Amino acid sequence: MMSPRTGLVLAVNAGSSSLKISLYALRGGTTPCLLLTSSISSITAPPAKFSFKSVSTEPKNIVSDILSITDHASAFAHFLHVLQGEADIDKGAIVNICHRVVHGGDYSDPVIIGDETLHHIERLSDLAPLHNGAALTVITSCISVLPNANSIAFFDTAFHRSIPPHIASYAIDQAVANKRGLKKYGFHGLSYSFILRSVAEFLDKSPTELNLIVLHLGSGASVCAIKNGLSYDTSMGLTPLNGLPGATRSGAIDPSLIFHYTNKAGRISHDPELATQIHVTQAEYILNSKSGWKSLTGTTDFGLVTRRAKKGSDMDQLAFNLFKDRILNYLGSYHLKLGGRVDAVVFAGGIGERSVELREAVADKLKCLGYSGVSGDNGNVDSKSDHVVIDISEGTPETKRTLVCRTDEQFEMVRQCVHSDKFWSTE
Ligand SMILES: Nc1ncnc2c1ncn2[C@@H]1O[C@H](COP(=O)(O)OP(=O)(O)O)[C@@H](O)[C@H]1O
Ligand SMILES: CC(=O)OP(=O)(O)O
Ligand SMILES: [Mg+2]
Repeated sequence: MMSPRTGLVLAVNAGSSSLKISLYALRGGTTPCLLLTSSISSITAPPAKFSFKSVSTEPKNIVSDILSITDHASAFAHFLHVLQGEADIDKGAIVNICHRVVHGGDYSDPVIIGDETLHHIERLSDLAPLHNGAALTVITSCISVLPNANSIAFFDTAFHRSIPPHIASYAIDQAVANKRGLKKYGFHGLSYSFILRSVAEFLDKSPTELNLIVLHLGSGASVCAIKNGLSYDTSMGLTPLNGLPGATRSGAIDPSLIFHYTNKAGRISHDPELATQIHVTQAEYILNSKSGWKSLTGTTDFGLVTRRAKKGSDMDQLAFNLFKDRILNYLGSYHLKLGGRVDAVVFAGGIGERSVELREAVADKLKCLGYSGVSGDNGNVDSKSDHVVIDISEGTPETKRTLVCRTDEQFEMVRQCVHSDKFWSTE
């Protein structure tokens, strides 16, 4: 018999430049009830923007710029401070804390964090320099401030364990590759998992019947080809640097480029743009933190890039068109890999969910593959804030639909937590 699910569950998502937090209550059943959400964005481009929204009996909505937030640890401390002052929440009732950990190596399931997992996540920090170190600072703070709650790691990489070896392997010496774990791991897996389930519900199909191409476009951006409900290929690789460009990341480049960009590529240094103290090579620093549309346009805000591009700014047009071009590379190749049998192309993430212009530009190019282009609903996504999935296809195509999904990595962790007996006491 399933043990009862009672108590509060906190979900913490340390993104490269943001911290997103949700608090849920479980009252014996398996349906989590949302109590509040909080987000801190622009952590690496101060002032950080803090928002706190409680949806319980006394709704509260706080939005402010906070200068004292300089990293993920101070962002989390600020959240706890506001939680204490503004919400009638007993922190002692938090039984589980779900942490998004971007790089989990070969872990395939979520795990309660003890010393061994902590060291494992730490060792993998080199392979996700913008992420694992930041998540670790929040995890250690939770272990010390909320010692009675389980801290559980949910890995972005787990969803991609199904990618076949001929796609996950690189064409390099396999003795070295196996010894050092050099292969494609893929990321944004919690988001892809949420999207797969939500789209399956929306289309009234089993996830195992679905072939999707999903674009998760945020500060970090990736694409995933989902075949019969399983990840078949994705654009990020050994690290979240490969594939599409991002806010400060170059995405895929000719690997030799970096040695022509700088003659200090291998020199180890501290990345001053990072919120944590980890050391990386100059090559990693340049390609993770000094590239992307920030390097082209001076801003990490793709909304601003789009507005300025429309007014004719050359560099912003370059950034917009370059991003669209790289997205098309994956859309074309993933259609071939899926044998042309695609139920839907799905847009998600901060840019995918908000950029009317990028969706329209990409959907226009997809018409040659049998897509219908976007309808007027493409401009109405924001007004449908209570919809998780929105169909923006022109007409009502049977397949090859164009959808937008409001992804929620925090909810996905809580859902997985609720469905796993091992995180709930039998007493
Ligand atoms: N109206 C908009 N149009 C296009 N992009 C937007 C808009 N609003 C926000 N964004 C982009 O969304 C990004 C954040 O996406 P999100 O998925 O929340 O990021 P993270 O990768 O930090 O989780 C911002 O960096 C910004 O570029
Ligand atoms: C993996 C990754 O890039 O995550 P995020 O987009 O949250 O930074
Ligand atoms: Mg994110």
